[in-house]
Amino acid sequence: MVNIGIVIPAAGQGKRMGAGYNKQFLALRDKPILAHTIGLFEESDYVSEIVVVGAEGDIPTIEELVSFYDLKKVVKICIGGVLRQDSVRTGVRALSPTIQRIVVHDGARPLLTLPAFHKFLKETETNSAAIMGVPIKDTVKQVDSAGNVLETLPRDYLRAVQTPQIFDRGILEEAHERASASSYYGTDDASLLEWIGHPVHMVEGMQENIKVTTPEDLWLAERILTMREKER
Ligand SMILES: Nc1ccn([C@@H]2O[C@H](COP(=O)(O)OP(=O)(O)OP(=O)(O)O)[C@@H](O)[C@H]2O)c(=O)n1
Ligand SMILES: C[C@](O)(CO)[C@H](O)COP(=O)(O)O
Repeated sequence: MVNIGIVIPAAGQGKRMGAGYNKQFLALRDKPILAHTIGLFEESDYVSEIVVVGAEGDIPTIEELVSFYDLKKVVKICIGGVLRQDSVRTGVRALSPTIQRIVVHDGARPLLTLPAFHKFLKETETNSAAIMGVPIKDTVKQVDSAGNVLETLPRDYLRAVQTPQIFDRGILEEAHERASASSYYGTDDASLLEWIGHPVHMVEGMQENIKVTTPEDLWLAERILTMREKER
């Protein structure tokens, strides 16, 4: 299970955070969100290299962050695209040819833990494509464009999807290249495999593995770290 390559898409604008700059440079406790995210994979013995994808104007800041926190497994920092999918595609292409197993993880998900990541790797060892998801806590309804409720979806088989998502390199590359050629866009990488008809396995994720998207998420992330400190 060694020799895993990590792609970290971090080229978003963080519009919903409203910070006026890339939210991944905001401090979460002692260091920037992105330093937490990369640092987790840096510590894993299963990971041999990390590619970080950033917006063009953010590249110098990401370089500084990598150097300041001494993140030695970061082999490349690439310029991302307009959508997350474009950024991931660029990152996948940048991995060394020796990497045959790829994990994609959002730069904006800094609360994944090493035990949870290693459990995920173990549980998905035999799957060519696998993702993490958590049961939905609320009732979910489908509405039309006027806001009228069409139906209530059966919750038992719904999952809120997270990253990390893990793939054999060949199938991830094929899905990304075919989606790009057809201008097909999905909000995660697994959806591209679903689109080409490749099976994707789902395992239980962790509720704490939130994506820092809006200011309340940063508040929550701080409290989750406090809770973890108290539990130690
Ligand atoms: N063109 C893009 C868009 C998003 N991302 C990354 O994909 C992850 C998930 O995206 P999201 O949380 O939606 O971030 P933003 O796109 O920055 O958020 P917003 O939609 O509020 O601008 C983030 O780590 C983000 O930096 C990326 O690499 N390239
Ligand atoms: C990939 C993802 O984290 C799965 O939940 C998510 O879809 C990415 O965020 P976005 O807001 O859809 O870009």
